[in-house]
Amino acid sequence: MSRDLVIAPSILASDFAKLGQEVSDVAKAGADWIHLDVMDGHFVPNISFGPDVIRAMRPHTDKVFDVHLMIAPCDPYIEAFAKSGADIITVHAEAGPHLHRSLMAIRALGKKAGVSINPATNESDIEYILDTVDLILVMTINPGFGGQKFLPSQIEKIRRIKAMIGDRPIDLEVDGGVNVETAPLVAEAGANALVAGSAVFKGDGLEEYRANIEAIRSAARAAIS
Ligand SMILES: O=C(CO)[C@H](O)[C@H](O)COP(=O)(O)O
Repeated sequence: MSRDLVIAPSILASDFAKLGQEVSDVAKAGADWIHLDVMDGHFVPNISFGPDVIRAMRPHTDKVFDVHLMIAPCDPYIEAFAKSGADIITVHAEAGPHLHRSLMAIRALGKKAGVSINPATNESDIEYILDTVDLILVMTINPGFGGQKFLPSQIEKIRRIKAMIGDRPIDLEVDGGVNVETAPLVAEAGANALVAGSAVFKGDGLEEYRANIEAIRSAARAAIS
């Protein structure tokens, strides 16, 4: 089954001094989902924001909030993120300690459950939880910072995960260094949800965001049409 193409701008690359305006602008500019990168300074070497900041962003759009937890442990915080307005909550397979339990906890709270894997992680690590996920997020950079260079080594992994998914209703998302040059590569390999931070938020304001989103979407579409 082929899933709809989704462009999910990462708020990490926005101007944090005007977060509400940035969320609203990028939503009006054509974003399908809003990607929210949560970092703890422990699982990844950077700290971003937590559930209170997501709650503050929530009234600024009704788009899907796609929350990517780069935190360990994650279980103690899942409920807080669910209550903050998340629609999808993604945890890392590497965060542990019990991935299946974390995914079931997300679903029990009525949210879509996602699993993410780092560039060094083999897709076999998620083979046995495929029936408990709604989204798989393949990192095409080492998580922690925006603006890094896309790792082409991950393209083959995306292709293998797409085959593993088969007919299951699972979105296959890619995050890290996605732009007009790399979007066609990941779309052709089977990804349908593309996270882009610096490639969307370059420029200043709604009209430039709209052009950036449209350029990424057209480049991806051209590769799969
Ligand atoms: O998860 C992330 C960092 O860990 C970001 O979502 C990612 O880096 C997006 O930024 P860019 O498109 O600039 O690479």
